[in-house]
Amino acid sequence: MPSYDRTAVTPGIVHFGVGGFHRAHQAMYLDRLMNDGKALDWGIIGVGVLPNDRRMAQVMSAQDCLYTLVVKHPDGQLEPRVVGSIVGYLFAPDDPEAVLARMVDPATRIVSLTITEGGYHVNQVTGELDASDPALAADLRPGATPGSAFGFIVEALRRRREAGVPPFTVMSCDNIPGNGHVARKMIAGFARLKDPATAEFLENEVRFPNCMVDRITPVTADADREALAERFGIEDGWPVVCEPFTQWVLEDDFGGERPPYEDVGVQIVEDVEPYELMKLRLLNASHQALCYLGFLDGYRYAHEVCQDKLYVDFLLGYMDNEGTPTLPPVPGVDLDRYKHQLIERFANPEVRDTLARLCAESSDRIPKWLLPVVREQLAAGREITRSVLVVASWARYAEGVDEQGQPIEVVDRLRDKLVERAQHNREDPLVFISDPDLFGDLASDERFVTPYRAAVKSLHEIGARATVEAL
Ligand SMILES: NC(=O)c1ccc[n+]([C@@H]2O[C@H](COP(=O)([O-])OP(=O)(O)OC[C@H]3O[C@@H](n4cnc5c(N)ncnc54)[C@H](O)[C@@H]3O)[C@@H](O)[C@H]2O)c1
Ligand SMILES: O=P(O)(O)OC[C@@H](O)[C@@H](O)[C@H](O)[C@H](O)CO
Repeated sequence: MPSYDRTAVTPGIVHFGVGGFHRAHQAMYLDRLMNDGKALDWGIIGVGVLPNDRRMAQVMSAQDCLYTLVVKHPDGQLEPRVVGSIVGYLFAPDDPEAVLARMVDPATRIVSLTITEGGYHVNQVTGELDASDPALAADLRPGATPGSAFGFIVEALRRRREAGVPPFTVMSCDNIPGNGHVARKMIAGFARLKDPATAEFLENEVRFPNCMVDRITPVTADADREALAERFGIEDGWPVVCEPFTQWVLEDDFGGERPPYEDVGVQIVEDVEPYELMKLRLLNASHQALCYLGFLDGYRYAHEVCQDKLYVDFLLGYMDNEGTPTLPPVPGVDLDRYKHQLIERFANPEVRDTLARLCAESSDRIPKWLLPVVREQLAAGREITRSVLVVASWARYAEGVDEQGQPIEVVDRLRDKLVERAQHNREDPLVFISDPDLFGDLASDERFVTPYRAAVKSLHEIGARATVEAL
C-alpha cells in the first residue's frame, strides 16, 4: 500500500491515455517518489477522451483511483503493489470543462501522453499532420468544445496564455522515434489550423521533452484479476500486470519544475536518440519480427515463440545483422547483453504477452520501427533479408486466414484496405506494398521487391516455419 497520506497529494500532472502502460510505468515511478516522501505535489489526474475509456473511469472512481500493479517474475512469483499516484480521473466526454479547468490550473505543470502511435495523426509520407481524422476535424470547427487530446491541449494553452499563466510541458511517453519532436510538430500543426496565436505561443514557449520508455505491459486478462483475488485477497476491477524490467530515459527539457525522477532510477540525459533507436529497432521491431511469423506457425504468446530456438536465432540474426548496424553508439550500453536480455524478457512465460497485441495496428508500427532499418540498410548496401521476411509475414497475416485455415482477426485502423490488398497476394504479390502512404517507394526498388516476392511465395508454399528454417 502507499506509505504516504494520499489526501496530502496535490495534482501536478494531467495524463491523457491511462491504459496499462502508463499505470505500469510513469505512475509507478511517481508512486516510488511519493513513498520516499517526495513529489507529493505531482499527483496525476488521468483523462480519457475515447468512448472505451468510460470503463476505466468507472473502475477508477469505484476504487479511489487506486489500482494494483503486479510484477510477474519468470519463476512464477507475483509481486503486487498498490499504486496511489493517480489521484483523479476525468472522462472527458462527460465534462470537458472539468478537464480544461484542471489543465488551466497553474499547478498543472506537465501534460503527459500515452495515446498510442496513431494518436499523433502523422501522415507517414509527408511527416506532417493528417487533420482528416474525424475527432480532429470536429475540434477544428469554430467554437467547438474539445474532444481530442490535441483539442484539449491547444484550448488549455490558449486559456493559459490569455490568463498570463505559463504553459505546461507536454511529455509524450509513446513508442515513437523523437516522440517529443513529433508531439510538438503535430500539436503545433493542429494549433496553426485552429488558432494561429496559440500556435505561436506553443512554438515559442512550450517544451516537449523526448524520452525512451520501456516495460512490457500486456493486456490484463481475467486470470490476472482472479489470481490477485485468490492469492492476495485483493479485489481490483482493473489491475495491471507487467514484467520486472523497466527503463525510462528522459531528456531534461522542461519549461518549469519537474519531479526528481532521477531519484528513482530514471536516466536523465541530454540526447535520448541513441537509446530510443536502440529500443525501437531492437525491441519493438523484434516484436514485429516474432509476432506474425509466430502466429502463422500456430503460437499465440510471445514467450512461446521465444522459447523456440528457430525463432530465437531468427531474431538474433535480425538484431545483429540488420537492426544493430543502423544504430549510433549507445552510451553505457553493452548491445550484445541488451539483445540477449531482450530474448530473456520476451521468453518470460509468466508475462503471457499475446501475439494478438503485438500484431495489432501494424500500419502504425512497421513504417515507424522496421522500414527505417530497411532504408538505412539499403542505402549502405547491407543485408535486409530478415526485415523483408517480416514485411512479407505481415502481408500474409493480413490475408485474415492462418496456416490452419482459421480466421485471423486483423486489428488495424486501415484494416479494410490492408485485408483487401492482402487477399491478392497470390496473383499480385506487390499489391500489398504498393501503398506509398505506408511503404514509400519500396515497391519500385528491385533490391526489396525480389526477396519480398520470394518470401511471400515461400510463406504460401511451405509456411512460416519452413521459410524461417530455409533462411
Ligand atoms: N504496453 C506496453 O508494453 C508499452 C510499453 C512501452 C510504451 N508503450 C506505449 O504506450 C502506448 C499505450 O499502450 P497501453 O499498453 O497503455 O495501451 P492501452 O490500450 O492499455 O491504453 C491506450 C490508451 O490510449 C488511449 N488512446 C488511444 N488512442 C487515442 C487517441 N487517438 N487519442 C487519445 N487517447 C487515445 C486509450 O483510450 C487508452 O486510454 C503504446 O501505444 C505505446 O506507445 C506501451
Ligand atoms: O505498444 P506499442 O503499440 O507501441 O507496441 C507493441 C509492443 O512492441 C510494445 O508495447 C512493447 O511491449 C513495449 O514497447 C515494451 O516497452
